Amino acid sequence: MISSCHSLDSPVQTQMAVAVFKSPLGGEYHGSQRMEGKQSTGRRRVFVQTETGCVLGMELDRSDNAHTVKRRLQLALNFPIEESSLTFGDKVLKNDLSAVRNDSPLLLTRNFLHRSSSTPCLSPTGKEIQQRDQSGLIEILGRSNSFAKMKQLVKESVKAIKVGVEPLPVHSGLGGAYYFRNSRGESVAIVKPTDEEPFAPNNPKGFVGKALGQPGLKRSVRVGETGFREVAAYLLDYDHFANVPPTALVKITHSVFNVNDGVNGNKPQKKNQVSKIASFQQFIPHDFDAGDHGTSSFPVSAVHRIGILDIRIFNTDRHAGNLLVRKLDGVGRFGQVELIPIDHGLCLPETLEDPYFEWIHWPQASIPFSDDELEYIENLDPAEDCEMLRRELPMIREACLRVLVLCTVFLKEAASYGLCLAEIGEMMSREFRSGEEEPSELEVVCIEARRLIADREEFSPRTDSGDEPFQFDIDCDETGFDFSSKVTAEDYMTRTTSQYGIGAGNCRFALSKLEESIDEEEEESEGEESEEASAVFTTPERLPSISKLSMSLKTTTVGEKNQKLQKFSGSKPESGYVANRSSGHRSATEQLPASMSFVKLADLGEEEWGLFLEKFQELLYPAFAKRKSVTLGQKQRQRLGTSCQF
Ligand SMILES: Nc1ncnc2c1ncn2[C@@H]1O[C@H](COP(=O)(O)OP(=O)(O)OP(=O)(O)O)[C@@H](O)[C@H]1O
Repeated sequence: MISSCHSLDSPVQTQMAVAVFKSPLGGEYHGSQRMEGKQSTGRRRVFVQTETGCVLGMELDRSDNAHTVKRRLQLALNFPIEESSLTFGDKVLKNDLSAVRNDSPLLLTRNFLHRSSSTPCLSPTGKEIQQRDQSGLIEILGRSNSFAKMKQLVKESVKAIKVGVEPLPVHSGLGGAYYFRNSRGESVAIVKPTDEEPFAPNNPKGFVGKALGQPGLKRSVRVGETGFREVAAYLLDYDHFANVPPTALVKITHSVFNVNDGVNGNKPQKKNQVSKIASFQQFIPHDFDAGDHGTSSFPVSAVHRIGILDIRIFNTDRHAGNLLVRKLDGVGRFGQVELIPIDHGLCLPETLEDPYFEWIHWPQASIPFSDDELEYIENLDPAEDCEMLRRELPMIREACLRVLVLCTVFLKEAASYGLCLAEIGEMMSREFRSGEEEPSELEVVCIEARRLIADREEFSPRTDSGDEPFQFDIDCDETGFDFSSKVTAEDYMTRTTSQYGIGAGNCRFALSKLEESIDEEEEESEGEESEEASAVFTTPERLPSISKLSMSLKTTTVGEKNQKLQKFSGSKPESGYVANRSSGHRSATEQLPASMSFVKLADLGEEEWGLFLEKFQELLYPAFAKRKSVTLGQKQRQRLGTSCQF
């Protein structure tokens, strides 16, 4: 690697490298337009972020490769680049940077040295960097027309910063967040830097201990990757159906942001100007959140629309604090409210896990979808969604897109079958039985679909013959189960997973619990082209034990669970969990609730993925029938219970 540095180490080359990132990147916020003409010449502006959170904007041209980028970073930030990888979403970049689009955020991670709490957080050197990276105070990354509203907000914020209106830190929540204001001092946006997320190196609330790119608060969402998910949720919310506030990814520079100095996450004495990659979301004035009052005034359609979004994006964090409530004034609107869904950083996980839907037991969720809602669902096109997201958020991981596709297909099929929101949400949620977390009905279907494609050679003669119902094995290694027996899909779904003893601890599906580990740490070998840096799933032997926190969440009743989740996610600043934070810094290993994966999607090849989706759809019908019969049974029991009272 050192030998390949030689050319760059010569004085001439070094000067050139500095000159590139000194090249005029002026302008306040419309960077992407400025660069449009340059695309054809191979010139692009990118923002490189180190795993400790420092960000440097630079221009690339056709002759650049990963090494020249790293070298510039080393010169500007004095950042060690030995044994480091430059990544762009799923890709580890080598010689070919053609996949990198204008305005893209790249991540530089060190391979072996410190991907843990021992990593010192290198503070950016303030003014010096700003002189080199001459991009504007706030730059929107991406050029979607959907960001029109954001441009106005960015303009207002920049104007206010210039006249000395300081952003205000947000005290609630686990992550670092700041209200940016206009010149009149009114909040116009909430900004959440990616390196201040829970457990990220510069988290201001003591939740530190992970490098960017490592598994985060949810194992299937990496630290530093909640920002683009917030934007994805906004972009997917076509026609503003669910009311997600306009959100964009920005590169933003201000001294208000937090930088932890050194291993223990201490704060430096002096605040410097620092650049961050952050989500920038319109501030929506509101009266309270959904946890503060009863939910009976919430309009059915608002609950349905937010639920539809949550299902599509597999939201793992829809707790009451993430639904803002605004009272509607005006004649004849007394008591009416509007719901505003926020905080979508933990949607689109890289693998299925346990979602969290606060609305699941609200009566509104059991009311059938309206015709408008059904039409909206019918018009959803997961392939188009993926294309749009790849275009607008090129760093998005394919694993996230697979979850989006799967959930959208599931929603479409379920709605057309006649299931209501609550039923669909329940099918996606895991159960906790006898001390074990069990796969959701959705996951069970996925597990079986995977089995079918894995066994298709073996099974095809039987399945293709006549009208026999589809058959598959249940591969169970416990006594008390007839391994040789075949059950039909209908049979399978009719018996509950626990009846079969396929709880995670009892039975080992070929695709049972899998722990995700992140494997982006391959050593760079010059001369190779970019390669995939995808999540790797290990075998059940490396199963993570569920942390005490997660255990306690799982063993409580739904009501308790809601409260504990609220506490954990800090929607209430007065909650015990968050109030404790001043007592010291929490390391990620201490605090992180492990969650496990029962089925993987990301490892399937393109063809297998297509086949998998086919099988998945085939298996849905009996699963829906089973769910309907459960709901009907519950209703009958309820009626019986009521009549018995009289
Ligand atoms: N778009 C918005 N408009 C107005 N207020 C907002 C907006 N987004 C967030 N907030 C406020 O900021 C607080 C913190 O935001 P948010 O919940 O998104 O942060 P977080 O650190 O991800 O929190 P959590 O730990 O709950 O996941 C919210 O509780 C809410 O009061």
